[in-house]
Amino acid sequence: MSHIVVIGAGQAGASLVARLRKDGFEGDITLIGAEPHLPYQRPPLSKAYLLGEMELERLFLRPESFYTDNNVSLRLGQRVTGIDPQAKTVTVGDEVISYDELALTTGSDPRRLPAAIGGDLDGVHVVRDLAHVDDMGPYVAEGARALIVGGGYIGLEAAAVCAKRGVKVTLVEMADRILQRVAAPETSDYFRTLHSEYGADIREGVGLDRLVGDNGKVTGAVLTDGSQLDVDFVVVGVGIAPSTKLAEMAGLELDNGIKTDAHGRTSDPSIWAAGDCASFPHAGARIRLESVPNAIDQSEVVAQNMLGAAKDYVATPWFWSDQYDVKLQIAGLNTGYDRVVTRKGEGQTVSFWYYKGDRLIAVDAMNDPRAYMVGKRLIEAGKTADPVVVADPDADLKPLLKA
Ligand SMILES: Cc1cc2nc3c(=O)[nH]c(=O)nc-3n(C[C@H](O)[C@H](O)[C@H](O)COP(=O)(O)OP(=O)(O)OC[C@H]3O[C@@H](n4cnc5c(N)ncnc54)[C@H](O)[C@@H]3O)c2cc1C
Repeated sequence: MSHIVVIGAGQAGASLVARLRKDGFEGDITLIGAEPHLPYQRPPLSKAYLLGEMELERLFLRPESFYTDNNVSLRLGQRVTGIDPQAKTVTVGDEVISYDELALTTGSDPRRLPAAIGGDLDGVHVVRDLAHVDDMGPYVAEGARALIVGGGYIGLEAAAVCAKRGVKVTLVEMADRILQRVAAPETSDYFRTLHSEYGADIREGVGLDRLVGDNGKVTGAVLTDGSQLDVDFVVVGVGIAPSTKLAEMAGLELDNGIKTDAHGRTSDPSIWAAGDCASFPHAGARIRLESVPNAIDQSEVVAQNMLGAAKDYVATPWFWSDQYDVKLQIAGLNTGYDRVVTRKGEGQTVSFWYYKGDRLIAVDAMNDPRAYMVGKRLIEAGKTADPVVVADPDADLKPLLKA
């Protein structure tokens, strides 16, 4: 194997090339990214960076010297427009680059509002890339009025930053409750209360009907319940779609993302995929995860498999979100839970433990790193936790690990 090409210079792509070199790969590596920046971490984009509390340089995953020192040819600001799996080439502008093995780490694209309802007006923002947040930054000013569309993590984190900066925030969520797709009602209740305490107006069961503009700039919104708002800017947090266009054009199999086997190999034996764009087998089903831990762990397994390891990727999902002074940490996936046990600590500290039958499957911990850590280790070890111990705030959780 002499030349590995990686398309997508984000979290997964950067981790993949680093792992290839760490494991001794001595051939050529080309990492191609459409954005002009060094590979960077996205989580701060809706947190410290948007708040203005983080320097640009601190977003970068590694300094430029890392790529030079490791002999990685980094091609930034260049978009791959085609893959020819038969010829084993990719096209960048007028150039055709040959590969022996190819990895797709193309991430995902934010869903946007249709132009027909004002989605193309100035002042309407999505939060995915550094450029999006740099565009939005000047709008986040004291006294401005923001409409946030979508009560998932991105919308809620943006709402928290805006409220903290003195923006008057209205957030609409079309579903019955915020975080409906990812969390139990207990967690939704917790965050609804938190946001309300900071003055954000959270409206659930209400969607956006249309935006209103003046001279190409957004000035207002009409909601599905008929109410009208004056707004200075809009943040759209209505989810993402895996970036599968290249894979689809190349004839690779798709299934809610680029379909891979447990090793991360796509339907073409020389093409691999990892990160937000890849769907993979997990516990008898097929899932796709949108998180930093997944992007890192999966791409590292793919790197090892590109070098012949034949290792299954076994995901142990975890995630975090920061809103105001609360850190939410999530271990496991709560899909199919039938019982939630609450463990209440001091002040804002609380954790929700999700069970399926007797089995512990997930934990949502708010400002409670110990509950998160114990829950994560139990889930990883396939152990459960006695609900009586969990519910008792005075009971030490650590002995559960030895049970
Ligand atoms: C605002 C925000 C906050 C987040 N917060 C958290 C959090 O708190 N915790 C957490 O775990 N996760 C969080 N996430 C999710 C996490 O950042 C993603 O899951 C992770 O970045 C996925 O990594 P990836 O490499 O798959 O994709 P990305 O990091 O998106 O990288 C993909 C790259 O591929 C490039 N690309 C795509 N197509 C092409 C092409 N044809 N040619 C060249 N380049 C191409 C894209 O431009 C992009 O730079 C957050 C995401 C966002 C946007």
